[in-house]
Amino acid sequence: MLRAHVMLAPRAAPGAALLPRGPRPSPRRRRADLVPRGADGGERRGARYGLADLVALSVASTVGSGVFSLAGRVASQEAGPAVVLSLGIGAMGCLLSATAYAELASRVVAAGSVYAYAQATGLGRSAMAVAALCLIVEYSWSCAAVSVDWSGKLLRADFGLPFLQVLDPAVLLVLFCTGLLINGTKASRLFTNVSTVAKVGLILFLIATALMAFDAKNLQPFIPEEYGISGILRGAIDSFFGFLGFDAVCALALDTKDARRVVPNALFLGLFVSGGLTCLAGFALVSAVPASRLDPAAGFVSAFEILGNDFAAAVVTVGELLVLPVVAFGCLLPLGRLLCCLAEDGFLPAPLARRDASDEPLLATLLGGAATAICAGLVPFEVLCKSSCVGCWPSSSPAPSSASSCCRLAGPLTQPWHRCWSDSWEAVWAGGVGVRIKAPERALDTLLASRWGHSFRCMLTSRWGNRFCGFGSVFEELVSACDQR
Ligand SMILES: NC(=[NH2+])NCCC[C@H](N)C(=O)O
Repeated sequence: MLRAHVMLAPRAAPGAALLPRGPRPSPRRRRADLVPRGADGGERRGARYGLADLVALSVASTVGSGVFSLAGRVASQEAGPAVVLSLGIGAMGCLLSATAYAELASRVVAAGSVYAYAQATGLGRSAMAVAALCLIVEYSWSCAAVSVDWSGKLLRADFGLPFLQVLDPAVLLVLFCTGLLINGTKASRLFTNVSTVAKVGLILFLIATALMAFDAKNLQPFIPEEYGISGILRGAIDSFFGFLGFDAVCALALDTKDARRVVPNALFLGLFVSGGLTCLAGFALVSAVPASRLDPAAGFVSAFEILGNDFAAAVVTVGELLVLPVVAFGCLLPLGRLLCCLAEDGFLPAPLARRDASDEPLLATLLGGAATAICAGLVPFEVLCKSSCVGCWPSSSPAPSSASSCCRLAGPLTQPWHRCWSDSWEAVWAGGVGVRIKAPERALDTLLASRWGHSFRCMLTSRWGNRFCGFGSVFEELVSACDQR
């Protein structure tokens, strides 16, 4: 059966159909499918998700290593107590990108995130293909990276479970998440909501316990001389992974009631909660113990050990194991939907577009889960982490490009928060890319020999970078200027 997954509604001329310019719709997609399905956003399949579910999913898939690993590492190695500023800059970069996602989500009701936005706004088939490829790498490898990280923590905790000697816990976790997804919306929603409540509870506990040991002396000097401003910026780059995942809600647009209003709100609310919790946790951590004494690999656990609070250290150790799986789940959920969209458009074999009785993309989810489980079992953690960051670069660049193109095609900005910067929206989105661009670039340089890294960068920036990559360079200049001082 043919299924639409892109519906783009111009606000400037309500009711008028805006057809994409660039890409030719595949023969299996009817052109009529690209027009709005109705005044209230065109959602289908019973619209099972609401604002609270989407915010829970956003927090579930975003909050993780930022609190449990990165805050401690950045504080002890790169920024000292100014880790709060590093985390703030990382969060701000994602917030700026989120404004582009929100603008698109308010106009395009689609399941394929940036891939579908690039399609609906006519960026062209090659842009769509690269966006899809990068999203697949990002979702799949991030899921595998989180699972391998979780598996390491589980093995270190050594619960004496004999079957863990034979079966790789990382693979088991990916298979568990896949099983949940194919079980249907009810199970997935329950798992996400319960895990999110548990995760927020755990983080509030960490923050409160650490703040009880607050000592202003630990915050002096706030920016240690040996790290300086460049340390803060470096920390911002490294903490960027901690804020990824907020865009998972875009994949559920078709399953959401009143998606044009709810998805943009969920993007912002989710990012505010995740960013706020992560920055507050970073502050609580460095105010409780001197940053230089923190174990970069153990964050809060080492802080509580230094404070002699074994109970809190044990709560963090066990709590982390319970709340991290939902981060992996949050990566896998959009992956299945994206693969299904690609199959509907003829980029992947047609059977992958099939859905089960409850309208879940069963085969696509199974394929995504199986491929991710293999990666989790075979690819080393470092490579997974760095490659998943590489995947984000182009997927965050087409988002603002699509948003610009969307405004050019479909009239002025629609979101109230954009009015205050209506003359400079491109600069704002560009700023989002500028901050985000550095992490994957760094990863690229590590992964590839520098000459290849450079050519790859040039290729990417020549296609989409135009005005956006300028900000990346400004950020780069800033870091090296600080380095030289
Ligand atoms: N779509 C993604 N890249 N998801 C990965 C999210 C990782 C999450 N922010 C963490 O810190 O653990």
